[in-house]
Amino acid sequence: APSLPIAQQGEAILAQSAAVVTDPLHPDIQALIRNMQATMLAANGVGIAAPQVFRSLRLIIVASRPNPRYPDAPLMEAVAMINPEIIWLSIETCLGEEGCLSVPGRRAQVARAERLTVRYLNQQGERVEAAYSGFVARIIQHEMDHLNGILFVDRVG
Ligand SMILES: O=C(CSC(=O)[C@H](Cc1ccccc1)CC(F)(F)F)c1ccccc1
Ligand SMILES: [Zn+2]
Repeated sequence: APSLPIAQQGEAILAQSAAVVTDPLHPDIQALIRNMQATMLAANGVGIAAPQVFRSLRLIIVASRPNPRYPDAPLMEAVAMINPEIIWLSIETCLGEEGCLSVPGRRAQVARAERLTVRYLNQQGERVEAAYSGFVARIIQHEMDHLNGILFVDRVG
């Protein structure tokens, strides 16, 4: 799958709210998931949201792996989340370093909920509800922000 161009900070699409995916099994959506995955891997990211590849759709990929800033981050299979909704957020928050493929060269400490439950459709169009904590929960909150036109730098005081 080809690597797609990544929208950079300042592109209008990154400040918009993305649209719900109406047909998760449509070949275009299945191809977009593959291309987003290839783009994220080529850019050495741990997540990516459809608006970042110029598609204003509620679709994210989450793919935590150990890295210098989070050496104990879980190594997980990339998971595609279609129309994700965070249905519970812990009150407890924690600070952690974030970066963004759309804001190269910037890193910042961002406060995020420690734990969350997310409801989404998987790549097979099945409903899933799953609980996450730590770095993976951080990535999910970061990617959900992209679907709502928010960049991590908007959250830095
Ligand atoms: O792998 C990265 C590169 S930035 C990245 O993967 C973003 C995801 C992300 C990284 C770190 C915390 C939360 C989300 C991808 C984006 F921009 F498409 F969302 C990384 C950066 C800082 C800390 C740990 C890892
Ligand atoms: Zn980002």
